[in-house]
Amino acid sequence: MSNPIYLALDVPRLREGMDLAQKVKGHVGGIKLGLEFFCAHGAHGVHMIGQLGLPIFLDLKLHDIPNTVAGAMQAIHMLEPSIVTVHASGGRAMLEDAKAAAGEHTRVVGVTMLTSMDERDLQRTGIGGTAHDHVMRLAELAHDAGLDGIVCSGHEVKAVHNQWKDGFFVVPGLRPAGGAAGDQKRVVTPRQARDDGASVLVIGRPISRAADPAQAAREIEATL
Ligand SMILES: O=C(O)c1cc(=O)[nH]c(=O)n1[C@@H]1O[C@H](COP(=O)(O)O)[C@@H](O)[C@H]1O
Repeated sequence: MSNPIYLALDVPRLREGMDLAQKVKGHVGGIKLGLEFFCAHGAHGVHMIGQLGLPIFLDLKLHDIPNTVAGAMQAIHMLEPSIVTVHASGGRAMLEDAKAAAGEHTRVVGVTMLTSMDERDLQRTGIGGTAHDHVMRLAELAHDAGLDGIVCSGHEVKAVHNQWKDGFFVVPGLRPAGGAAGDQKRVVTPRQARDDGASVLVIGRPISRAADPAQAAREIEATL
């Protein structure tokens, strides 16, 4: 079984990102490059990290009208990402067009409810009901639009997995037992998420801010 851990490389400097990725390379299955990295280093940065030989997860969380999102998906073809994110709440047409415009080997996954939000935050955006219901609704939309899977917290992954057996599930908001949650509000342990059906475990600060990132990644891997 391949290593499901993707390191979230949320660092401002390319050199620092390269060093970190190099250190943990043997203990993760891929590298996630998000908005912070992509805004700072663009395609050049993605190429540089790609040289390490690990799959690249381009977490751009695209959310716009269908034509614009499809254009963005086409523009990143040449980066050959293994996974790309779009916001599931962008609607069915946007999701369908995103998937149609993606490269053949790119999984397109829909972000449902950010792990940094709880139900109070959700209500303030005008959406009533529970986190569970909201995630299940968006998962169904993503499925019907032909996406490969979704991004959700470890609180919902089991229920989504039960409904969508062959879906691809990305779970962030992970903390080893006793780890500081920081800005994350819906957290579980990496092991819990794995047991509940996560395909990919996104882990950032518990590895990147550890005194010894390789050791931290190794320890997390050993719990799986
Ligand atoms: O799409 C994501 O990867 C994502 C979705 C979500 O709901 N929550 C979430 O934290 N993420 C990303 O997962 C990573 C989590 O980082 P840490 O909290 O440092 O482990 C960050 O890069 C976030 O951008």
